[in-house]
Amino acid sequence: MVANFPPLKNDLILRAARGEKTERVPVWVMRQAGRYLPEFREERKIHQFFEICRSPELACKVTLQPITRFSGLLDASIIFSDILVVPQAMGMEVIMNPGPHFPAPLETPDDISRLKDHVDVDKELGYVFDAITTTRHALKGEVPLIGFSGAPWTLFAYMIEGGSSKTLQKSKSWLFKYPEESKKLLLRIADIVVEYLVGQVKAGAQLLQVFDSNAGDLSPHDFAEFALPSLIQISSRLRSILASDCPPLILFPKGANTSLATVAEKAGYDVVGIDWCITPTVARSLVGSKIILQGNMDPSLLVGGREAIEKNVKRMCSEFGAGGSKGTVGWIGNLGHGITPQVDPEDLRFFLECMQKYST
Ligand SMILES: Cc1c2[nH]c(c1CCC(=O)O)Cc1[nH]c(c(CCC(=O)O)c1C)Cc1[nH]c(c(CCC(=O)O)c1C)Cc1[nH]c(c(C)c1CCC(=O)O)C2
Repeated sequence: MVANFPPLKNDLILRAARGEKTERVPVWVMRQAGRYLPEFREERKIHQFFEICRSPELACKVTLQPITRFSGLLDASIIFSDILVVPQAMGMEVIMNPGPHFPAPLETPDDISRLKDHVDVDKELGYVFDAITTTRHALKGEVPLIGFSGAPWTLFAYMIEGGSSKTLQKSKSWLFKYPEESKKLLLRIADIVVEYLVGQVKAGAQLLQVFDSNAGDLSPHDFAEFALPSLIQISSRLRSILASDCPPLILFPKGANTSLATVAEKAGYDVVGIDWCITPTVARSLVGSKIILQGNMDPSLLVGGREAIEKNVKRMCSEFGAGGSKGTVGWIGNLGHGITPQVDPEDLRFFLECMQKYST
């Protein structure tokens, strides 16, 4: 472990993730460092997207932008990077123009031979570890730093589709036509994700989130058969390798709302992120009392005016059982997916202020 980090001043999210009662609900926002911030767009005028990811100084600068702007209103930072740095480390080319694009996606299992036999994670992704260490110092203990990775199924889908896709026809056809090769590749990706996340913890990450953004595109049956084993491999190996140094593990299986009971019972994560297509009450009934939930306001509400924001924060706080004399157990506030570029940062500030007001 890297020692000598500044002492932590706000540990709300760590306590909430451990299931402890907190005086208010901790809040952070997926993609909180991004294009809705004018100061981020300024950096992007001068630097390419992956150039920012690969420079520890630039990644640190951009990670801190929302923390500085919304000082006292955000309870965690998330390292600026992208889930697609893992396919890059495996030997695939990825460009951002403006969405992700793979010039040579995997077309058939024969193409797996184009991937590196052995990925030297420290060499290929050491820049992320450096960015985490730099940022952990620069945060001066204001809030904890979250590290992250894409989940194997979501990365697999990008590597085969060659970019974002509405139907995931190509990646699903792999699952159905080549189930054994698909499972093998999913576990191979999981092996790299484990090493990558261990490296992030050693570099200073205080929580880890696994983004399975494409989880909801699988039927519950296919989720259990293809995505779940790789998610279990990640959580179980992290817990055995890191032992008492293992930080809270967050899984965001976006849209997999019909698989939530399975996720809670089997996947092995402390916190499960939910999107806005399920109510907190139903989610809680599916995951039971031990799992911490994270989410889940519709990101589009941030372009829906302040009246709608306030109304929905109130409703969300009451459904998650936050505020008043009850104190708050079992919830980390967030949106149900990443913030979009169209949002006015002052409307995000209003959301964060409402969260503090109604969850206290
Ligand atoms: C699927 C996925 C990706 N990347 C990510 C996911 C999982 C979460 C999700 O589902 O949103 C994860 C991600 N991407 C980014 C972060 C940074 C940390 C944060 O603030 O949350 C994180 C955690 C920065 C980013 N990643 C990207 C941007 C915008 C690109 C730019 O600056 O030009 C940012 C700030 C690009 C990106 N990267 C990806 C897509 C589909 C896109 C284009 C999206 C769009 O056009 O809005 C892949």
